[in-house]
Amino acid sequence: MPLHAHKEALLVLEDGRSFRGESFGAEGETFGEAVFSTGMTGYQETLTDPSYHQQVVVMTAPHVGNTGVNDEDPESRRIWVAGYVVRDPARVSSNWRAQRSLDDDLRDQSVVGISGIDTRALTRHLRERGAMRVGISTIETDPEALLKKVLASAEMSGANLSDAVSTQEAYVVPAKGEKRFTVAALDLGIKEMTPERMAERGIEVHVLPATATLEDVKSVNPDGLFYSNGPGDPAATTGQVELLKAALAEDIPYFGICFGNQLFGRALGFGTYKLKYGHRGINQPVMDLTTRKVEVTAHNHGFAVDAPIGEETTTPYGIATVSHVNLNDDCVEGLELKDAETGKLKGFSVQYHPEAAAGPHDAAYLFDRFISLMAKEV
Ligand SMILES: NC(=O)CC[C@H](N)C(=O)O
Repeated sequence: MPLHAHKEALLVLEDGRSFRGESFGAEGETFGEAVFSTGMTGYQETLTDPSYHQQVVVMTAPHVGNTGVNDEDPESRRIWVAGYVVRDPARVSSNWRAQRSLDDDLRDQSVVGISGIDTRALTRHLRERGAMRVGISTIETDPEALLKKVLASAEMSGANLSDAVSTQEAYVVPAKGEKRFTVAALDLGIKEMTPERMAERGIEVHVLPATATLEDVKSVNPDGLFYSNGPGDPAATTGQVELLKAALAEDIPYFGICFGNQLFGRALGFGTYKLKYGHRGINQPVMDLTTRKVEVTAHNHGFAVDAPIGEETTTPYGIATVSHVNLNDDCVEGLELKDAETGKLKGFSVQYHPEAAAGPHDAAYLFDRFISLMAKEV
């Protein structure tokens, strides 16, 4: 599966820096927020993670596409990244599971990419100046002209994107083996491995559209409520924050991942803010402040919750604390809510990805904690 003959392509950042390379994947023009991922593996999972909607992903791993593409590893029904930037695409897919090449998959799904550029220089630029808008084009050869279009493109701050990626219809992922619990899972951009990790623990997962109401949630008679990861700015979301407040007021046990952590934070009265360049990769060190254990975790977030570390915050729903912290930058990576009188756990969330697709499995215990929460053991 050799690479197709490729045209020239141009990448221009919002601050005017430009890179010339070769077209990779589809030809055309695309815009989004430029972010970098440090994952050495898992490009299929990255490409199909709905949280990357409207983001152009720069891979810091220099060689991408080696194992081709298969139909088993996608985390959703399609590729969501707005554009893809790699240094050196594999010319041959070499893996027994490969069904087609990455280049072909990007073409088939009309995803515009660029290769052959100095991704290390681009990453250092984003790390120093922060995430910013970018354009990639195989049509426009003049950087000034492309820059004008970049400056006219949508910004990530203030973007409400969950509705665009969420399922329109509710569906059920059945429990594997004996059914123990029912969970209502709000799809804000859910990855397939998440209901899978619950199902394998005996949870029947009712995946609901992002627009679900409290009645929709209650109609499945859930033992717990789950909010998924998802794209966009958590500060631009109101409906799901109100829904979560209403569910907490009714004592429905809660677990949230990534966007679900940010919306939990907002429901508890905390603010959120945009990180300079975010965390995206599969080896971020996080400390569980209760056990002082450090776990190596998969991340994909550009925003974070602004909550005090080491302090208790009284909320209308109980006492909230920061449960997990990133050891690289002290960013809040998890929240916990306990009943003010009994001290019992009411809900918790993490900013990272215990479903580990791709990534290390250190944080899988969080799905077991959700089980314990629903079983009222904690
Ligand atoms: N993966 C996610 O859920 C990302 C959440 C949010 N869109 C962020 O970038 O921080």
